[in-house]
Amino acid sequence: MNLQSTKVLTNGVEMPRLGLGVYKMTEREETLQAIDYALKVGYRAIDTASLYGNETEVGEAIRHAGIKREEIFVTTKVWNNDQGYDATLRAFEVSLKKLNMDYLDLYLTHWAVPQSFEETYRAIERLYDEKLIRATGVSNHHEHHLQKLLAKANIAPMVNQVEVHPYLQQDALKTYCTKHGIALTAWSPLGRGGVLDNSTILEIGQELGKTAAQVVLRWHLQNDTIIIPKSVTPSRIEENAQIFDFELTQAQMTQIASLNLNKRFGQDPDNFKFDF
Ligand SMILES: NC(=O)C1=CN([C@@H]2O[C@H](COP(=O)(O)OP(=O)(O)OC[C@H]3O[C@@H](n4cnc5c(N)ncnc54)[C@H](OP(=O)(O)O)[C@@H]3O)[C@@H](O)[C@H]2O)C=CC1
Ligand SMILES: O=C1CO[C@H](CO)[C@@H](O)[C@@H]1O
Repeated sequence: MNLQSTKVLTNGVEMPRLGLGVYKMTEREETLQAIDYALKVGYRAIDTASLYGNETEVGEAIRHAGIKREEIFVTTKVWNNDQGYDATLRAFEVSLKKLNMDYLDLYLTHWAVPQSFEETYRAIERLYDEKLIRATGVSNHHEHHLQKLLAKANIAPMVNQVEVHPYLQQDALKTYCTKHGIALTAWSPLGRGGVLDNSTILEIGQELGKTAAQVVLRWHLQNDTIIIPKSVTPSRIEENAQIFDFELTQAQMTQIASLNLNKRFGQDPDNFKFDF
């Protein structure tokens, strides 16, 4: 595995296993600099959302990087108050304009709004048919949401992006997704930093001469999970990418597997407050 390692989605599209998450990058210069630095050190995927308010800066940073558009994998998401068939198509147009691109790599339903997530996904299928996106997907979908989509979908979602880290390992959902060819992306792969003081993880880091963040990110990779850690700190952006030249042993993987607490740092998709 190297920094350009990709996960091949069901339609053959290659999605980088490492991307930069840009949630909470709200300062223009900070956002431009973080993305610029990430692309310089080899990242080839950016994960944004209309919610994050930085699609314009994401597009700008990518254009200024001097890397061919087709070499960078761009994901964005339709926010909850834009869901439903027509509203999703309109929201996509807005995101595409802000990003100043003529296609996106992956478009996700951000959360499964109970009344409209199925129609939202139907719109995403249409965007795929029209070749405006290279892959379809969803985020924050439990198995029961996916079951509903799979019952009707012409194109099964290719990606499900959910909270995953050592304290929330999501094994059952992972098994279900694997069975249905749905790649799993971990959001908050570092538990928003909240798993990095774990003594087991720190000890494994000492054994390998790696930081806690590198151990956690490597654990995700060895579980075949795509990761999108967020950082605005150049040294951390680089550190988080230096995870392709070492391996955790089976014993170390098992030690981390034992840390699961089913603990969320974000919201549970079934209890999300959809307050429009
Ligand atoms: N689909 C969804 O609903 C959601 C999607 N996401 C996506 O996932 C991405 C990542 O998740 P996020 O919630 O940001 O959490 P992460 O698990 O990526 O953690 C980010 C935090 O960890 C810090 N950090 C990053 N690298 C290191 C390191 N090497 N050592 C110590 N601290 C570090 C960052 O600080 P600093 O920046 O100061 O360096 C930041 O405070 C988001 O940016 C977004 O793209 C996130 C939440 C929900
Ligand atoms: O993408 C996101 C970033 O984090 C937020 C707060 O947890 C989430 O609500 C949102 O889905």
